[in-house]
Amino acid sequence: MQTNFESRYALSPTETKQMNTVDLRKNFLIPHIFEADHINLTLSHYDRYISGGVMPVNEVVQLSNPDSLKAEYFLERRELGIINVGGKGTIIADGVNYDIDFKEALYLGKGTKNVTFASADKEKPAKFYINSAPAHHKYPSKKVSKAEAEIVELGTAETANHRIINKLLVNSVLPTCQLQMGMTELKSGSVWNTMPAHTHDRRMEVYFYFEVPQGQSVCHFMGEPQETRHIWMQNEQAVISPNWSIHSGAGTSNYTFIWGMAGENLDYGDMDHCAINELK
Ligand SMILES: O=C(O)C(=O)C[C@H](O)C(=O)CO
Ligand SMILES: [Zn+2]
Repeated sequence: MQTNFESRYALSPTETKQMNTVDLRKNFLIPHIFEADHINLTLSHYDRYISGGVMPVNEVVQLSNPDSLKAEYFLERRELGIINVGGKGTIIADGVNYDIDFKEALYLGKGTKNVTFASADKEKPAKFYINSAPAHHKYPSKKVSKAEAEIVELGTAETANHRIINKLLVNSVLPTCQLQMGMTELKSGSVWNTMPAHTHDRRMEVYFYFEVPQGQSVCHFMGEPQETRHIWMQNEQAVISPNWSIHSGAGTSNYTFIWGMAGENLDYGDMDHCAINELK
């Protein structure tokens, strides 16, 4: 088992708008989330948010403790959100077993010392997408199924943005310090997420795209509303969205994505909306 850990600086809008395609991708795109029996983690200096993936195939994978956290164990001062986008798996957290199926979520509170990840079937491995934020209070660990999520239906087929937002790890479902995670599923024929776009200066966000059909892609938009840039995303890739940036995407087909965020408040609706006809 190996942990790959990468750290990304927090960049300003002024630096970002000078970037070419290669630099934008180097700073914001997280191209490799899942690797067999590895843990891949990217720490962003925006709110010290960590995103990554664990895909146990031949081994039970233990959540490691990267040196740069300077902690006794990973969750000493952090909370963790997990959503499984693969086959059935089991997470054991300080001796408690959680069976986590496709599109189910698990919250692990600060102070959880030992965490292991396993797949039920190595031919169809679990793919645990994970997000973590600094935490200053211990809240109970809890599994959240799709049936327990708060559901919001947004958009229309006519504007190609008809989608279901499944709020999984949010404060209307369970208490967390600052982490919020959920999953947005686009209806067939709809391709636009988060349109009208928004920013939220009080929270950064990371988008992880999956269920992008073979041969299709999602064009992710970022940047200040009047200075946007795009990053082409392939299936199972993530992208960091700074607090000052819009985060929206249009696919060449429908797809699903996981959003995760952290910052100053837990108010999902605290967004500054951007008028569609004023985007540049
Ligand atoms: O499709 C959408 O709209 C979203 O899923 C929006 C995200 O949940 C978000 O950006 C929350 O801040
Ligand atoms: Zn957002």
